[in-house]
Amino acid sequence: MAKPGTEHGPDALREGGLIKKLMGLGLDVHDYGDVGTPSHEDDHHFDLPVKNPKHVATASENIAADVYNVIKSGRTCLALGGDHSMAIGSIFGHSLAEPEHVVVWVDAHADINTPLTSSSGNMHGMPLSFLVKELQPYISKLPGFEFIKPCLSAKNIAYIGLRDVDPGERYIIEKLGIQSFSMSEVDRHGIKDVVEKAMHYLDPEGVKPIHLSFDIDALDPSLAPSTGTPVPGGLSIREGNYICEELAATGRLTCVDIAEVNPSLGNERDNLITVNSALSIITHCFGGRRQG
Ligand SMILES: CN[C@](CCCC[B-](O)(O)O)(CCN1CCCCC1)C(=O)O
Ligand SMILES: [Mn+2]
Ligand SMILES: [Mn+2]
Ligand SMILES: [Mn+2]
Repeated sequence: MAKPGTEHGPDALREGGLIKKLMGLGLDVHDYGDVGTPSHEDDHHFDLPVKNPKHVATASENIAADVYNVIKSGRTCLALGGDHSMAIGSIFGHSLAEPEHVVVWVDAHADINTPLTSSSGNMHGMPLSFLVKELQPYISKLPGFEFIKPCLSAKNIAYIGLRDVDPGERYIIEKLGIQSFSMSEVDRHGIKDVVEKAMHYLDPEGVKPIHLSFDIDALDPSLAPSTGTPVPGGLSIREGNYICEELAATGRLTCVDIAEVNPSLGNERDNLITVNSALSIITHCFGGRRQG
C-alpha cells in the first residue's frame, strides 16, 4: 500500500461505534472479522514497478472468498479497507455471487491504471484495470492474480467525484467510454442529476445489483483528512450522504466498500473527523435517512 496505516482503518471504524450504529438502524449485523492478509517478504515484481503484488494478490483472493460467502448467505456485504486495492477482491467476489452487478465508483481518483500506465506502482491506483474485460490485453499477468477472471465491462462502471486522473487513466476512460461524473459535472449539474444519470446509464431497467466502492478521499479533505491521497475540492458530506441514500433506496445495494481510511495520518482530531464522515457514509448506505 502507498502509505502504511490503512490496515488500521477497520478497527478505527469499529472503535468509532460502527456496529452499534448499524444495529441502531434495526439491522441484523454480523462482524465477520478481519480478512487474512499474510505479508510476503520478497514481495516485488522484477520487471514491473508494482509494489507488494503478492501481498495484494493473497489479500484479494481472501477478500473475494469472504465477500462471495457473505452475499451468498443473503446479506449485504460491507467491506472495510484498507487500501482501495481491496476492491479487486470485493468486486470479483461480488461478481461470483451476482454476475450482473454494476459498479458505482466514488473517488477523487479513477483507480484504473494498468501496471504499465501507473507512475507510482501503487496498486491502490490500479484495481479496476484488473477487472475490466476490455483492458485485459494490456494487463501484465502478475503472479498470484491467476484466480481473477475479468468480470466487468466498461459499461458497468460509473465514476462520481473524480478530480485527480492520470493521463493514462484519462486515455483508458475515453477509449472505453466509461461514464465519468467528475467534480466538474457535480458542480455543473448537481448531485441529484449526477446520481440519476449514473443509475439510468448503468441500469435503466432498475434491476441490477449495485456495488458501491466508496473511497473516503472522494469527500473533501476537510471531511476526510486521515487518508493517503487527499485532493482539494471534494464532495460535501451532504453529497456523499445523498449518493448513499439514493443507492440504498433502490433496495439493490449488495456490496459496499469503504476504502482509504488511514488513522495513522493526521492527528487525533483528523482521525475523529474522518471516522465520523465514514460512519455517516456507511449508515446512509444501510437505511439511515436524514429525514428520519
Ligand atoms: C491518480 N493516480 C495515483 C493515485 C491513486 C490513488 C488511489 B486511491 O485508492 O486513493 O484512489 C497518483 C499518481 N500520481 C502520483 C504523484 C505524481 C503524479 C501521479 C496513482 O498512484 O496511480
Ligand atoms: Mn492507498
Ligand atoms: Mn480509490
Ligand atoms: Mn482516491
